[in-house]
Amino acid sequence: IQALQISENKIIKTKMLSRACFRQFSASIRRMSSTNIVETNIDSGTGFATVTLSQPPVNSLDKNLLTAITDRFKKLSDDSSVTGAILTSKFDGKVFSAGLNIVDMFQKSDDHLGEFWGMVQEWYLTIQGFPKPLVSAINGHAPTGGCAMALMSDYRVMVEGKTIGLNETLLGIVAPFFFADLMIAAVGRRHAEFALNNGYLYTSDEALKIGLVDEVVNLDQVVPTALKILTKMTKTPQPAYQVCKNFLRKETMDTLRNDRAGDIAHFVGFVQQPNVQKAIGGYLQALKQRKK
Ligand SMILES: CCCCCC/C=C\CC(=O)SCCNC(=O)CCNC(=O)[C@H](O)C(C)(C)COP(=O)(O)OP(=O)(O)OC[C@H]1O[C@@H](n2cnc3c(N)ncnc32)[C@H](O)[C@@H]1OP(=O)(O)O
Repeated sequence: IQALQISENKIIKTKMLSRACFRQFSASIRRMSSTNIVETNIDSGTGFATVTLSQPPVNSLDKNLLTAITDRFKKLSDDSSVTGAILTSKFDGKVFSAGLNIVDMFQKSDDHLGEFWGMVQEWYLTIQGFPKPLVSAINGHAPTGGCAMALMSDYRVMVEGKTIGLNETLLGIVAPFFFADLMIAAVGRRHAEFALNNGYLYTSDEALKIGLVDEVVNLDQVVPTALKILTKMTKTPQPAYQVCKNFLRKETMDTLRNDRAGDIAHFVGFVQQPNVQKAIGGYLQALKQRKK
């Protein structure tokens, strides 16, 4: 009986302690004024921002989500209290991001396509140019643009049993040069050529083997593992980190910056080809009918 009373007291004390810890913890979490499709919490103790993509059903990157993510990362860049960030998805265990919104590329005017691609460029330039340590907590599938977004971070922790890759060719389209360069930087030219030419979607374990992701863990461990590595990365002297990251990434970003209009014209011309439209339409239909 005495032993039971002691352990009961311990449980009560532990509960009181964990409530106090929770109060302390929640007091240190600042929620940024966010759109509800990109939730952002900042831990004022560590300065870590957690950016959670929350656009149902699959975080497909339409104009709204591209703009919201871009705006968010620009603010985090400028906020001196933010030391680093984690990028993840609300739909954990399901999808990180389904990539660019295919509907935005099907039967649209040149103006619509041009504006859409300008937003894709800005999204890439902003995340790829994010000067602070950024870790992707890939808690679900990450095809095409979802994979590209993960590749823009500095470290990738992926949940087991999902898929990731730049599989654009399967849709009858081709990844832009700045997506291809992200893949080459992560896995080298040989694997990148195979991956892109064949539109190969890797399982988490295959992705780990070629270096497309850095760690594969179970779902519960995705965010904690990302936080652990972010803690290590933010201990590197940050001026040096930023200068190094910028100089390693600058060349491809400059190529795009120097001819954004040409890149937009290339995208519009490519996507408007009748055979490409036919392929995109067929893919969209197959996607919709997959579950019927
Ligand atoms: C010079 C030329 C340059 C061209 C450059 C183009 C660059 C990048 C291209 C892209 O990023 S294209 C995006 C391609 N994305 C994909 O192929 C992924 C497709 N989606 C899936 O495989 C699956 O949805 C999923 C991500 C594995 C999730 O599967 P789940 O079973 O959970 O969900 P679904 O039922 O399949 O989907 C729900 C709902 O969302 C619609 N949807 C899915 N992905 C997209 C998308 N990328 N864009 C628009 N809509 C999408 C899907 O059709 C379902 O719709 P409903 O049937 O519910 O209406």
